[in-house]
Amino acid sequence: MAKRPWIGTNWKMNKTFVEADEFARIVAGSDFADGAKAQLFAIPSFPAISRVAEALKETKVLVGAQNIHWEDAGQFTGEVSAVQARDAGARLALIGHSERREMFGETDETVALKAAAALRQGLVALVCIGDTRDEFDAGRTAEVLKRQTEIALSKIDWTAGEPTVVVAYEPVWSIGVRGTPAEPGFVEEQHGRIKQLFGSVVGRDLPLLYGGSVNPGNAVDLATREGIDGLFIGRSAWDANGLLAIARDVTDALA
Ligand SMILES: O=C(CO)[C@H](O)COP(=O)(O)O
Repeated sequence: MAKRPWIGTNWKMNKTFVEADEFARIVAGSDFADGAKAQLFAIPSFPAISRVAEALKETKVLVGAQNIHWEDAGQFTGEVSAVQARDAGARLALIGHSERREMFGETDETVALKAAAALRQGLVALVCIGDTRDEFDAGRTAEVLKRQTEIALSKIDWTAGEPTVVVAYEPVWSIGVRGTPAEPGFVEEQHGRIKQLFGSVVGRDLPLLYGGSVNPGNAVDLATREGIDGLFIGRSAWDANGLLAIARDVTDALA
């Protein structure tokens, strides 16, 4: 049976409401809106979550929040809880993105707390892990991925319902305009390593996505590799038609 990949995009700090509405309108009218061929997801900035969720409410496309706090409420100025993200229409929470780790003090410990908070509110927890350029250059990739995976999954109650935890491997050195796209063979090797960790750490398989300079030129090769359950895309999918074109190429290749 053809694999039903996860394919989604993190908008980061981009898009006006007009641009957000246009993106949602195009995706809602696409042949991927019913979720049959792929699990699409889009992660807007906080202000646009409600309107994007409203525009996509008749679809199976998941709308996410780019971050959440680990508490459900409290004196945390500037923060947004999983409760509030869900009220806004989010059904997924992005946790531990490398930009939050690098610039906003995110740690393995806060990632673990936030993953538990997301699941407490019935959100999909999309947890990012990845090695930095220095860690890669020092040959520490395996060690870093093991530590990040073990800690990120350490506070999840796997007996509470059916927690949906999705992990994204995003080598930090492959991300963004200054990133070097990772070789698909290298990615496949790391995904095999991470999949083994899922077995040893939580005793179950979890969807494992790849992110980091995914583009129309490498998407099919990446998505058809062993252990890659989907793609997590930034720049190449900020345009809705870019996202849909990659989704079409990938699902055609997996059919
Ligand atoms: O957020 C991301 C989407 O996976 C990640 O930072 C990759 O961004 P991109 O290199 O612009 O695809």
